[in-house]
Amino acid sequence: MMRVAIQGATGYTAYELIRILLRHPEVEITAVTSRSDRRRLDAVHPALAGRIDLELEDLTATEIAERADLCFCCLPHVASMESVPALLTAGLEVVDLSADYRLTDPGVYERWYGHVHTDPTRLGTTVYGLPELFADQIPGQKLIANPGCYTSTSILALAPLICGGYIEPAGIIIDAKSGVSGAGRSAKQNILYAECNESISAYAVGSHRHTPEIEQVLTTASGKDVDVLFTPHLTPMDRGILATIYATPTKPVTQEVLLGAMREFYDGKPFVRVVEGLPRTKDVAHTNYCDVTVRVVEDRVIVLATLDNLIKGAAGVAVQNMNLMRGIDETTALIV
Ligand SMILES: NC(=O)C1=CN([C@@H]2O[C@H](COP(=O)(O)OP(=O)(O)OC[C@H]3O[C@@H](n4cnc5c(N)ncnc54)[C@H](OP(=O)(O)O)[C@@H]3O)[C@@H](O)[C@H]2O)C=CC1
Ligand SMILES: CC(=O)N[C@@H](CCC(=O)OP(=O)(O)O)C(=O)O
Repeated sequence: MMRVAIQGATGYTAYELIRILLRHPEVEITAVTSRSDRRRLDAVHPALAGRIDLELEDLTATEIAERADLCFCCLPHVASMESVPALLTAGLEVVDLSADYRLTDPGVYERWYGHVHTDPTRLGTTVYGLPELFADQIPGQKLIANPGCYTSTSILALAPLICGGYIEPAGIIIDAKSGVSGAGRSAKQNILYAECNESISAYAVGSHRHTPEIEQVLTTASGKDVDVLFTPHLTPMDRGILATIYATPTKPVTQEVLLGAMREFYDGKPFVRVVEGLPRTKDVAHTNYCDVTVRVVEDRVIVLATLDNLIKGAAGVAVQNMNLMRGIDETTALIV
């Protein structure tokens, strides 16, 4: 059995991770951490009652390494880069769910996150854990940068068409909508019920930090200089992301050709479903699937994709990454 610890276990992604890991046949959860909460885990996440017998602790990296082989780091960015180096030094394998190791350039990180990166030598060498693009680089890695939720949705939608040369890599417009759990569990005014219920609004227009992540990963995957305009929206749902993406075809093309290109690209990739109908968040909720499709409308290509921000956008892909790191079938514990 692989012994697994979870840092930031009081949060949303940690809760989803625990639910998935409890059905993983090769994993035992041995430690769950919180900075200040000392309750039983099932007091913080009542749905876990009767399923796990652990208390929250504030553990050093060395203490975690005495109990676990691998640690999922479910902390906010900045907190994560303060923790990950010590976890690695203590000998743990790490899947980091934050954004701290996703970008390759410390200057880009500083510009978009407003913080100097304190572990810059790991940027550019850490594998970006989007298995549909980089599965061959994940086995045996000690640290994986788990992708962002909007980012995964957008990249999985666009990669087949950009890599295949069907759409222009520049001037792509991504209109994306997220459920409120995407903002995490800590209190913030914009996610109070009375602020966001029965309302939909854009935020971080022109400045959302997933913009450079989407551009970087698609540029790496395609070898083309990808440039996107990305606008996120907060929607009154618990969970789910829908991205509607507008692009210009490189030459006249039909929907059938594009659907065929997507199917070929995702052949053998168990968690991306190229669908005929229009994707709905409801159809992927609580699953590790990302549903994608495409339409040709007049002289534009419209790509649509959806996933569950907490599962394929965070905890599900984190387990997919752990499976691949360890040579376990990537679908283990993830088909529900
Ligand atoms: N929510 C989502 O849909 C997605 C989230 N992510 C990323 O995953 C990570 C976890 O997200 P999520 O679970 O939603 O976040 P939450 O806010 O729900 O939980 C994060 C946990 O980290 C701990 N924490 C908070 N601040 C600090 C700090 N400064 N130092 C140390 N620990 C801290 C808290 O636990 P305590 O106070 O008990 O110590 C908190 O419960 C984030 O980096 C997020 O950006 C990625 C993709 C999707
Ligand atoms: C609705 C909502 O607030 N969503 C979050 C999603 C970010 C996220 O979780 O991704 P990272 O891991 O890159 O931080 C946001 O826009 O900041």
